[in-house]
Amino acid sequence: MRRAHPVEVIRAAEAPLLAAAETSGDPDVVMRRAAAGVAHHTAALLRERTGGVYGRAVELLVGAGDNGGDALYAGAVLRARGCRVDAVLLDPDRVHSRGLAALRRAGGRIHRVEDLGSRVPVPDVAIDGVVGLGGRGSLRAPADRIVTGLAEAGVPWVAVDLPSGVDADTGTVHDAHVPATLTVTFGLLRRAHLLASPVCGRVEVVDIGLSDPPIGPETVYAPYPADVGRRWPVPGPADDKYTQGVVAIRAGSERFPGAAVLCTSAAVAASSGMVRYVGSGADPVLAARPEVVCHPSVAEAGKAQAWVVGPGAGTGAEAIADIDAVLARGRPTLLDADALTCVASHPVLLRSATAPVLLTPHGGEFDRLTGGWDRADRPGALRRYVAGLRERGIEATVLLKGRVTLIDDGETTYSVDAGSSWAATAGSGDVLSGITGALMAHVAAVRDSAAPDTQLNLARAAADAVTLHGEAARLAAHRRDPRPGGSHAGPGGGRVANHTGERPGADVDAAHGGGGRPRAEGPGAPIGASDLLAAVPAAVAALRSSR
Ligand SMILES: NC(=O)C1=CN([C@@H]2O[C@H](COP(=O)(O)OP(=O)(O)OC[C@H]3O[C@@H](n4cnc5c(N)ncnc54)[C@H](OP(=O)(O)O)[C@@H]3O)[C@@H](O)[C@H]2O)[C@@H](O)CC1
Ligand SMILES: Nc1ncnc2c1ncn2[C@@H]1O[C@H](COP(=O)(O)OP(=O)(O)O)[C@@H](O)[C@H]1O
Repeated sequence: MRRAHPVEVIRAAEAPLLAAAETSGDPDVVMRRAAAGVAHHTAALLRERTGGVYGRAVELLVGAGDNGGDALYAGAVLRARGCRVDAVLLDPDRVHSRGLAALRRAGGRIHRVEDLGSRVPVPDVAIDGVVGLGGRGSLRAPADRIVTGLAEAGVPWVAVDLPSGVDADTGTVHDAHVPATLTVTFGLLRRAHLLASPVCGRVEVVDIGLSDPPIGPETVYAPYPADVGRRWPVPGPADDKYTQGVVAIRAGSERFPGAAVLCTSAAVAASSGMVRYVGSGADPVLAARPEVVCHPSVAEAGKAQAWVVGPGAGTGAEAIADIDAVLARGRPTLLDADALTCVASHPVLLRSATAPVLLTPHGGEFDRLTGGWDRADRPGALRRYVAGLRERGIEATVLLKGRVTLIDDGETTYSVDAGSSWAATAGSGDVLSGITGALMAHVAAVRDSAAPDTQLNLARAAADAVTLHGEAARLAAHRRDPRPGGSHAGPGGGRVANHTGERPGADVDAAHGGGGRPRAEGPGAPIGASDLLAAVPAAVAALRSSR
């Protein structure tokens, strides 16, 4: 798991290093180490983009704190490597004076922001040293104007520590922010690196000599794709259709038969074992997936290790009675879509739950459940809601969907960036419910046979399912066969997210700073939920073969 920490923990981890630096008589020794890393990775980006480093133009946007000091020292190193370096000081009276002196000595040019007039020529790369850990709120004027101007001109931004305009702890991306192509941070990931990964670009962590900090309730986790691949259920020689976990799905209605097809088909595709179905959509479900076992009612459904209830299932009296009946069966249950609307209007429903529940709202459904939530603090709002449910005695885990999906069980927060936004398409949530339900059934079956008294790690299973879903969306969007219905990139196309969360060759979107990253897999194209569904087996194979 990747781990990311709150500012307080980072500052505490840095304190002994800074104290040692002060007593050594060289107070900037740690800062220069950090800056050397920024310069190294900026040079690598310049080489990628322009074929070299010598003679390239670098602009530094320098704020009033130590983040600006890092940028100035990095500028001095790049100047020594032959770059032309222009530093724009946003607050000349409070600039890091030793960093400024170092850049001056190296031959960098210094500009006061108010003297810029007709600005310096468009650089090959810009370094964001406006704010790091000490930043609050949106980028202020005139930094906002400079950042927008250069981003619109196609200049890639390297963020020092964090993109300015992004809150380090909540990951909130303010309207005016730096859309980074590359973020270079120091020692440890900050929470925003996982919570706001789409605006961080590639994240590089420079070793500055920090020790591992303690983990705590504010630590944010993100699974490595290779770990998801290793954990993905694979039938063994002694397995049969029951031992791997049976998932039962109550989905679809006269009005929304498609939800039943997408959800059950995704469950079939995501794992072996068996899928049961209850609802009015048995005919289309069987037409798509004859292996699904259909039942006339929840009561008449056979044994299942986990249940999914809600996608397209309706919100009437019958649907509500079925939610109650499913919860009363005492198996881990995923509640999605219409089931969430029912729970929002009848909160007492959750009292029937005698086993863990996983709620999977999108932002609007989360509004209904909470009566309105603080969008400036997504992880905080989620944690508070889960804590409220747990105080009511409900063993709940909540998955809040989006480009970056958050999962919280009251103790642990997982953050999973889909890596691209192609999954933002109708019905893709139904596919996610099917994948997640199948995985829940598997982990419940394993738990029941190996250690029945232990708790299920539903949050981790959900994070794994979301990782697979994102991978399937990516493969579907980058399918190589251009014919309608043509084959998807198979396992051989399975280059998945690396340790930084960057997707090599993934399509460039605006959130990544529009910077023309490599397009090894082609430019990508819109997908429907059934395309995503069709790519699930290739995504499992890709995750299983990733390193
Ligand atoms: N400690 C260490 O070991 C190491 C630390 N390192 C580096 O230090 C960084 C932390 O430095 P820091 O504490 O000086 O804070 P920093 O992020 O520069 O911001 C403070 C200034 O920003 C200003 N400001 C705030 N919001 C703003 C906004 N929206 N827009 C504009 N301005 C805004 C605020 O001004 P004020 O609000 O007071 O007007 C204040 O003056 C850290 O991220 C890392 O890069 C590395 O060298 C490695 C070793
Ligand atoms: N901008 C985005 N980028 C990537 N994935 C997204 C984005 N927006 C939504 N998603 C994902 O798409 C799915 C949509 O789910 P949902 O809103 O329930 O759709 P539906 O009800 O139509 O099935 C979720 O898995 C969500 O995380």
